[in-house]
Amino acid sequence: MKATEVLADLKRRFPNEPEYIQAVEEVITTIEDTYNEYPEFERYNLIERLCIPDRIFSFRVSWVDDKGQVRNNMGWRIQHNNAIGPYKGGIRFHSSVNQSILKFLAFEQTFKNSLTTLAMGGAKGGSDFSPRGKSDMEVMRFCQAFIQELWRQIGADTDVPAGDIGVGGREVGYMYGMYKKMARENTGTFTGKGREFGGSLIRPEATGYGNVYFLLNMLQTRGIDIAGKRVAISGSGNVATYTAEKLISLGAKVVSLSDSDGTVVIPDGLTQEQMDYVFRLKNIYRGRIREFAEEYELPYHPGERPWQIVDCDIAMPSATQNELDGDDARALLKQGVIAVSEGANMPSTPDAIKEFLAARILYAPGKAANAGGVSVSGLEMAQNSQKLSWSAEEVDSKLRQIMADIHHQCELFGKESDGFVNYVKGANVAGFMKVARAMMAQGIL
Ligand SMILES: NC(=O)C1=CN([C@@H]2O[C@H](COP(=O)(O)OP(=O)(O)OC[C@H]3O[C@@H](n4cnc5c(N)ncnc54)[C@H](OP(=O)(O)O)[C@@H]3O)[C@@H](O)[C@H]2O)C=CC1
Ligand SMILES: O=C(O)CCC(=O)C(=O)O
Repeated sequence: MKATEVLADLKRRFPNEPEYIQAVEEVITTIEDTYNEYPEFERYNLIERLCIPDRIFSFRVSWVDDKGQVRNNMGWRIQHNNAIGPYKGGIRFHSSVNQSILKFLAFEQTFKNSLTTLAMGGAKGGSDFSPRGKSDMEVMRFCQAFIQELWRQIGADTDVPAGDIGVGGREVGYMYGMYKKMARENTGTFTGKGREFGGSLIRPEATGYGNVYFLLNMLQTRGIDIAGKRVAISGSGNVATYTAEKLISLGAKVVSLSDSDGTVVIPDGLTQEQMDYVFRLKNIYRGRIREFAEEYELPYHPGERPWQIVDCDIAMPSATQNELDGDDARALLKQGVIAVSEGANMPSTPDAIKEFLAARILYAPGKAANAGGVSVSGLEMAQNSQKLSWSAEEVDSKLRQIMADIHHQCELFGKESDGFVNYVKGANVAGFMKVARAMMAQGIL
């Protein structure tokens, strides 16, 4: 294959899907040489079958708000690839959601899930519905209406959704409840469920903790200690807060959090007491990070992202895609950042990635660094199918091992002749080879 030709063709066929094209470009330009070592891949036109999702469900979701008005949103589920296991990936509820964003996420998920060492294919779903400012009852009615449309397409061995932006324990609970009622079964069709009905310990923490474990593996290759390091985090949702919690426990200083309205800077580092406040603010009161800044009289920068306003050694973007651009990367490098480990999916733009790789810092792409979340989802599926529940220590130790395995795969496929590890290439090639071999073994489908 010629990556440029494949891309040109995809751009022609999907002209209004920039995020999807961006994700595909990053992967196929890094796997091109490896792919071309296997002429059978080309004979089976593997690349096109791997880039284009198996199928897309799109549907209207009609629901009634608290004023009795009928509201309509769009819903989607992208089943990208199930060569190595049931379709698996989160559901995103955010006003920005469209088919391009979900296609990029489902594509990324396929490679990420392949890296986890577990048997999971890739999928993603969501809606342009925003839970922000909605009452619990409105969120519940929306979730129920969403699942009434989707339930036939998902199942414990078919397609297993979970959370993502705007979808946490509350939303998963409402969706799972409606799924259970429609399908008349009580299986592991969702992950991230409540503890009382099949959820795994450590799943809420897993993406953030996993990212820190991956970071520790990277730092170890250069003999660097995390204690005392200043870490800039974006976002203040699930991934950001559990990343911060784990970092605090290791003696690092978390110097920023943010949301879509602005950034709070914490010059002396976030304390556990402040962290607990943020958890309550975000998960119970569903408030804004500005309120945290006000409560503790910390500098707040409306409309700004952390990268050009904080002084840090490590950056962990944990909010959303394309939230860190080339200028941000140059600013981070100028102040001597040593590592960037992505909690979000595709948070760095191609320009930013180029800068990080050229500077030869430790740079971990989301599909490797944030794979802990879906990994513990895989462990939740395993517990559900055995009708067992593992202890937090057991799940956490498996998570640590999986993150170490992913790091090892990145080194194996990404180490260059001078010893530098290109984690982008390593993750893409390792993820690709497993899916490719499974697809080849199963014939043209
Ligand atoms: N949850 C998981 O297990 C996993 C999540 N991820 C990825 O991590 C990222 C964060 O997800 P998660 O923490 O679960 O989601 P949450 O909804 O819990 O939190 C998202 C955070 O990011 C902020 N944010 C969202 N959109 C934007 C935007 N357009 N600009 C600026 N800030 C924004 C939100 O602010 P606001 O409240 O203002 O919207 C919020 O602080 C996403 O990229 C997701 O795909 C990756 C792997 C697993
Ligand atoms: O746990 C899951 O299934 C999905 C997590 C997720 O959405 C992601 O890895 O981006």
